[in-house]
Amino acid sequence: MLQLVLLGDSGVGKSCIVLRFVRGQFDPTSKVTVGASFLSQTLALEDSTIVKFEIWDTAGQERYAALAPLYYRGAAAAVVVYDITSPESFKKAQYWVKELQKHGSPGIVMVLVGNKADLHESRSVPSQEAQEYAEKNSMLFMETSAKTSDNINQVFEVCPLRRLFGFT
Ligand SMILES: Nc1nc2c(ncn2[C@@H]2O[C@H](COP(=O)(O)OP(=O)(O)OP(=O)(O)O)[C@@H](O)[C@H]2O)c(=O)[nH]1
Repeated sequence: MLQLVLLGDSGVGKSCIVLRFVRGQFDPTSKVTVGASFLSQTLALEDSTIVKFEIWDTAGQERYAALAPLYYRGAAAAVVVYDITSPESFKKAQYWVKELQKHGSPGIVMVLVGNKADLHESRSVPSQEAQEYAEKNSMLFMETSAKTSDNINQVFEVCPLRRLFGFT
């Protein structure tokens, strides 16, 4: 069992990432999350280890920020999401990384995810900048698209791999 939390600004696509992973769907009319939502999913790793994920998808709106510790405190893995077309959302991701470093479980696996990679023509956060930030903070980094499903499974695969085997 692996408790995983998603954190990040409102509208970056956290709920869509979870929905893509759990149901294989994309909902372009996805609604704002209120409080947090919970989903579970199992995944077989390459060596056939079965991992059961308990996923907390937190609400990104500022008014819910005070609730986030309830969800990240017990988490073994945290996926911090920003939108590659939004520099503000990248700043917000850095805020969540600091919060996790201060208050997250020791040894928590952190993954920085730049979502909406399908909108690369409107990109305003360079991959290299995000990659360097992630390295400095001992995080993994990936760009995803919940719309096209690019790299979505990989985000969930690397968390248990890193946790169990120190995989980078
Ligand atoms: N083009 C594109 N749009 C996306 C992608 N992922 C999500 N979206 C859109 O972004 C909007 C917000 O997605 P959500 O998943 O609801 O965002 P959220 O981060 O859960 O937002 P909160 O619930 O407020 O925290 C929706 O209109 C989605 O359709 C993506 O990979 N590509």
